[in-house]
Amino acid sequence: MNDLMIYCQGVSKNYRKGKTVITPLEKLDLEVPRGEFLALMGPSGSGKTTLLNLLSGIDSPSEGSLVIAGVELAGLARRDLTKWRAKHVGYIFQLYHLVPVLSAFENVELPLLLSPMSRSERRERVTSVLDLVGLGDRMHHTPSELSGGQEQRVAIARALVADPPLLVADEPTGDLDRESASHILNLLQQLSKEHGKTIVMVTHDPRAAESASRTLHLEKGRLLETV
Ligand SMILES: Nc1ncnc2c1ncn2[C@@H]1O[C@H](COP(=O)(O)OP(=O)(O)OP(=O)(O)O)[C@@H](O)[C@H]1O
Repeated sequence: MNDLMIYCQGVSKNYRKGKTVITPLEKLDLEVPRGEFLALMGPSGSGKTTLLNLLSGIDSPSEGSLVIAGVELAGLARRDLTKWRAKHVGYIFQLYHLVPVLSAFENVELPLLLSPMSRSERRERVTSVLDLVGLGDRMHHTPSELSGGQEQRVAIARALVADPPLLVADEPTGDLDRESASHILNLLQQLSKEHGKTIVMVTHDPRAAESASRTLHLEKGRLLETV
């Protein structure tokens, strides 16, 4: 089990809306080895974002066992889950979610501001992840001075800066042209192959899924076999 980043057994998620119960995920089993780049596809409403939220500790399963990086998340209190998340997971959004008035450097620095780290160590970390995503020469630009692809690279640097072993990405290329998308996908591949990051990426684009090492399909809250 040590070589597994994600071990998910019988995981269900229910939401109650008045008398109705919605079950976006039902009895899901999933194993993801460390360093795998997994693509998750499926129609709208099939539970993809719900699954990413569970894997990243934003939400908790209603049932089942969810072990990530050796930690059982199902029983953790919300406060512990938040602490766990800060160390273990980087979240990449379709629309980047950068703070518009901050520079690329300051956006990437944000997750480190609460950690007990010296200013110089912080500066070194931020600079090195911005170099890694190829934006070493743009770190003083604000998001409006960057292209969409560059904004997404800043967002990836922000997700990486605390050095989490797991990256989850919700349609990271959904708002990009083909060339910028291909740069982002190459970068994600590099992060899994060369830096050992485990990546779970939701995508609607079969071309994007081809960059991953495995693709799974969600259908009404259930996982279908590997393609
Ligand atoms: N907080 C919530 N409360 C109630 N229902 C929810 C909640 N979050 C998600 N759902 C429901 O769960 C189902 C799955 O939603 P989810 O966002 O996971 O789908 P998705 O596959 O990511 O869809 P899309 O591709 O459109 O983003 C939907 O029917 C949605 O309405």
